[in-house]
Amino acid sequence: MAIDRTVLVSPDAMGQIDKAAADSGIDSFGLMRSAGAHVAAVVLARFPQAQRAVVLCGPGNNGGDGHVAAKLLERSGMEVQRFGMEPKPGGDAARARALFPGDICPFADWRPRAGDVIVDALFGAGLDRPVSGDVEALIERAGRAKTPVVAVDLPSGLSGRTGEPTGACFRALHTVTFAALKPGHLLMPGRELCGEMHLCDIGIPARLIASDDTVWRNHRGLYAAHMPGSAASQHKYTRGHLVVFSGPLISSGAARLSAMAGLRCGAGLVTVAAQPSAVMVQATHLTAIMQRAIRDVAELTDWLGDSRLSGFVIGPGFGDLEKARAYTSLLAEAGQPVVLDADGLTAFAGKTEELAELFAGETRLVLTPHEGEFRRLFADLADDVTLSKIDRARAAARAQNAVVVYKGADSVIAAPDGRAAVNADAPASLATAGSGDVLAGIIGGLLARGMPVFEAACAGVAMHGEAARRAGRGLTAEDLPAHIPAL
Ligand SMILES: NC(=O)C1=CN([C@@H]2O[C@H](COP(=O)(O)OP(=O)(O)OC[C@H]3O[C@@H](n4cnc5c(N)ncnc54)[C@H](O)[C@@H]3O)[C@@H](O)[C@H]2O)[C@H](O)CC1
Ligand SMILES: [K+]
Repeated sequence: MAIDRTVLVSPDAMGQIDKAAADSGIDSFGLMRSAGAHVAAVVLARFPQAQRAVVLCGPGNNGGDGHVAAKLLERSGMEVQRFGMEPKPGGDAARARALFPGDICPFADWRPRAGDVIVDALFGAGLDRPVSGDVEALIERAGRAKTPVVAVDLPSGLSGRTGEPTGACFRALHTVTFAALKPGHLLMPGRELCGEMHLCDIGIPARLIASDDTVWRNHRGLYAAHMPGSAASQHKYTRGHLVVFSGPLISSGAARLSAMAGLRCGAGLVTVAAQPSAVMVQATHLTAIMQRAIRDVAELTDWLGDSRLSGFVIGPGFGDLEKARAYTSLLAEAGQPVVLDADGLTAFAGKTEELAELFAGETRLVLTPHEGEFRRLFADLADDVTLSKIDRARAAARAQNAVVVYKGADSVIAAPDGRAAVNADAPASLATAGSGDVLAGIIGGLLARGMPVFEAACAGVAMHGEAARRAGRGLTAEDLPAHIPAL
């Protein structure tokens, strides 16, 4: 069976998987030999001109993989020199070391030469503190000499759980990992420090890899079965009616971006609910999208009696925070899904408990904070350096009974029940003004069509990235809706 590229396994869980593999009779030394062989193969394939392999070996099994790779590289005719320390006695790493006797030099002895390639087998899953001063000095020397680095499992210094360096950290051109990706391979800045990823099957059976705590890479399998059908026979009301709230005249464009994105997602009807000052400007811009003037709470209450309204986006360019809170409580009562973005999020800074109470019961709220908004709402989580971005998004989702889309180059989508996905392939061009408004509209459109909340958020984030890829370089947020892929 092919290796599953969509599961993310934490280093701790990987340790348990290794143990389960050993308990089921799989030879752990065989796994190490296979790991080392994959590392050697990547070095030979990617650096055919290299003259010397500088293999850095740590005290644990990561170092063991390094000894295996060192032996195979030497056998291939390459000059090999090892630096680092002897392995802890008694384990697989000591066994690997014994198969390839010879010197292991102190780090300080390495003099960079043209034609060197570093095999970084110092620390992998077992990293539990900042690297020592001599390793830090070596990392600096390698950086200055621009020596290419192939990392074994993880660049040493990088936490596989959080994607954050614990101190000094290698920057690899290639990272060779085994059995499953770890969160640190996709979360930033880890993803950049890993370079090109090579995920290798070393013989751990797939049945051992899934766990209750699985985090996924965002991919079609998470949502495809829930995408709304688009059969031509559908009456427009079964395709939903999305409402996007517009802010005042000056910031009315944000709502248009959301509304257009919602319409492109296939929502049957989209209405911009505009404050009176914005009605004229919206009227001159909107064609397929309808408009309704909503002056205040009373007018909104009236309108919400229409049970065909099936999803709401509030926040983009909205402005008035007090009004945003008041409207959001009415939307909560209406019982339909709501996307809270931008000013809608800021409106609940310091009032997250109030928000959680409004949306108790079945989950129907999506929060789409970027870094700054997340901090504004959840300062304690944002400041807790022991937590990964996944942990933070999950904790916020649980506390708010909402699906949280914690945006960034590594957007994390988390549900209150613990499901979580990391979206790792959105192009950098998405970091542009108004892009978040489009995302809120896409998710709103999918929700209005009846898609379940977590699945709509995962699909929305993926479609947003795909739209940006199709739009190509130099995109502006206005370009995105036209590229939203057909359902
Ligand atoms: N299924 C697999 O994925 C397999 C992975 N393999 C490799 O094994 C390592 C994990 O090995 P482990 O021994 O658990 O941990 P490490 O080698 O990463 O390091 C543990 C070792 O290092 C000490 N230590 C931790 N941090 C520091 C530090 N900053 N400074 C100094 N010392 C530190 C710690 O105390 C331990 O003594 C995995 O990454 C793969 O490469 C198997 O080979 C095959 C199966
Ligand atoms: K490493």
